[in-house]
Amino acid sequence: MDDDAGDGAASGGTKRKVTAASSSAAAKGKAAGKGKAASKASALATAKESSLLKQKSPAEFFAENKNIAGFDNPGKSLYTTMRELVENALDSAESISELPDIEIIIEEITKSKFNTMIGLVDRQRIDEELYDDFESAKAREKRLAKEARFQETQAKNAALGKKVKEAPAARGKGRGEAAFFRVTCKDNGRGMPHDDIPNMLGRVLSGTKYGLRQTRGKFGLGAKMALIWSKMSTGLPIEIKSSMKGQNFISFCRLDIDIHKNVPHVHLHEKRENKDRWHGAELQVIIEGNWTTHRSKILHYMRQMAVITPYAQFLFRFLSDSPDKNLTIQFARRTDVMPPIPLQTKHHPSAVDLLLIKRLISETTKQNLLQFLQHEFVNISKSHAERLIGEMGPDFSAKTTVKSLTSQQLVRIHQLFRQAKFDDPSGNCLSPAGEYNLRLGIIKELHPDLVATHASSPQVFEGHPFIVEAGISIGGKDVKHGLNIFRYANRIPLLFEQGADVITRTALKRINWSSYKINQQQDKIGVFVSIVSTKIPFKGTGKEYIGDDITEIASAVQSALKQCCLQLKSKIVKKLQARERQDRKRNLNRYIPDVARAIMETLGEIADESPPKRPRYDKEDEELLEKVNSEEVTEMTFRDCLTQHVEQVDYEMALEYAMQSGVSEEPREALYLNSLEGSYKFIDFQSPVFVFRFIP
Ligand SMILES: Nc1ncnc2c1ncn2[C@@H]1O[C@H](COP(=O)(O)OP(=O)(O)OP(=O)(O)O)[C@@H](O)[C@H]1O
Repeated sequence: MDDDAGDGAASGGTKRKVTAASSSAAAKGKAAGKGKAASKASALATAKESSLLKQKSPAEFFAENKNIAGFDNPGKSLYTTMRELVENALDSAESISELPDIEIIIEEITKSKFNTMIGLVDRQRIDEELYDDFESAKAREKRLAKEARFQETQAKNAALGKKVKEAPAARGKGRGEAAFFRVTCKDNGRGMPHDDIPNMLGRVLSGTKYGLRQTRGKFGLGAKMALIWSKMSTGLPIEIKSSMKGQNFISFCRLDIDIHKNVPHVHLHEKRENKDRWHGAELQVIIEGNWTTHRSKILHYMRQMAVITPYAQFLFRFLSDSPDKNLTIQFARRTDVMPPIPLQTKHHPSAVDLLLIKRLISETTKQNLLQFLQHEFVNISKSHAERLIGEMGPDFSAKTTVKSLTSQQLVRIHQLFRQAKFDDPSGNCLSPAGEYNLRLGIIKELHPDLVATHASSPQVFEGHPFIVEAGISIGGKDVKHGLNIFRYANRIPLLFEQGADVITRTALKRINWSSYKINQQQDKIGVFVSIVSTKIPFKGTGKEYIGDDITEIASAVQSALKQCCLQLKSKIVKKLQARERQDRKRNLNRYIPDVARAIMETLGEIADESPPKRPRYDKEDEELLEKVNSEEVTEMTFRDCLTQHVEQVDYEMALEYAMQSGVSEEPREALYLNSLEGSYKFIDFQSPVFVFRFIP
């Protein structure tokens, strides 16, 4: 046993090892087998799960992809929330032709205030090391030493007159404390029907602005995204007050959204007294945000909006617990002339696709093909429709019931629409800001030294009409040197993704500023371009820029800017010439005292000669010398005469220039008047240098 045991010990050691090895291998094998089986099972489960059909509600989709709608981070979300509410407010007031009066308040809510609001008791930190912003004593010591060294170097640099760098901001490694804001926007617009409020504001992709019309809003998403963001960041509902014109009650609604079902979840919906007969809407959301990073974007947005909407009055307030951060800015109304209300229009045949044709057929009240073509599209008259039907082939006739058309027949119609020639859509349905308003907005917000504006006539891309309005200003308040580009689409300021935009690219690359006597680096140049259309071809996900690839738009922007530059050039040339004249006059005047003294000295010497060295031929000379001797003519006399002469020459030159340039150099364009009939209640006198609006 022992031997065995001994042997066993010797060989048994190996044996044991072997056994152990083999058993461990077996165990491993088993484990591996189990592991394989487990991973196989989990792979199967994943495969099963990934083949499981799931659906997502639009609300869920946008909650997961909120950057698509401009809610990339808390700072941008604060900006976009404010922007969506302001644009809804403007759309609403303009839709009832009411001069917009809009109040925006962003109120900072401290964490403890926020906790109180939601009924959460404040808690002090106990275990500091748990937190992201924790700094050990050693790390703190190291940081302070580094900061002290930096300050020492900067002090030395300052003493040596070298450039002093700003201390780098202390950067926490974590996400930092969240900041909360109550955003309120109140308007004097149309308001919303009591029963529609929950669906308008609690169901993603619902709104009243669908259809072919120039509006700021389009998707039925903006306000709901603000609500989704508030739900994601604070969990708080949105509050709406609204009253329509003539309504004796105010609708009050507090709601949030059921993200999974994409339906409103109403907390309270009631009618309240409306003593003041107020009409409009007031929306309020509490969201996470970042004022520090997006303050300047928000203020820029407001200023740019004030430029393009001088008929609106905005009161912007930022409120917080620290009074030095508080802000109140009033953007005053400067005109009560509003652009006409944009009209709903019909589709242009060259701008429809198969799906749209099918939808139009399902919605039309017209019975036959002839009526359908004639009434559901622009620019197809009865005779034109008949010719088109003839071209479609023997399967089609004017009397063909439109709802009975087969898929193939629809493809045929679509193909013909793409190939046939149609007149361009007219652009009557558009509502540009108007040169008058654009100019007024630029002057009121920037106070420039020079300004020029131009509006293009309606043009077309892919069957959609568009109008480009442009303005260029030189000089002004709070304008930096170089190009300051203000971009607008359907009268909304575009602030992000500037680089690839058609307006930026045109201003930077396709305008030769120096040929218009404008210094692209030194001058303070404001470039304003506003594009309005029934379809703005935004690029990217955030509705923030218009691509540079639509030739029609690119060349319209270039030509509008060039027109402004031409107007400016003539003004700048005039200014330069006036300055040159002034310089010449100043230089001549500067020499007058010396010249007068020199003449006087020479004359004095000649008058003193007796007998004279040279014979005095002229009686006039004789008289002059006598006057010099009798001091009837003095140095002052010469000064006065010379000053008068310089004055006279300058006047003559100015007159000559005015006569010449008045005749030949001034850009000339016909003045034209709008008819007083129709929707125009005013007459515009248009000229390249001014627009004068006469309201009878
Ligand atoms: N201040 C308001 N006054 C009146 N109606 C409003 C107001 N705000 C929103 N609405 C109504 O609610 C609807 C939904 O607004 P929402 O901001 O979600 O989308 P939208 O403005 O239609 O489109 P977009 O997403 O492009 O901004 C609007 O179409 C409008 O009918």
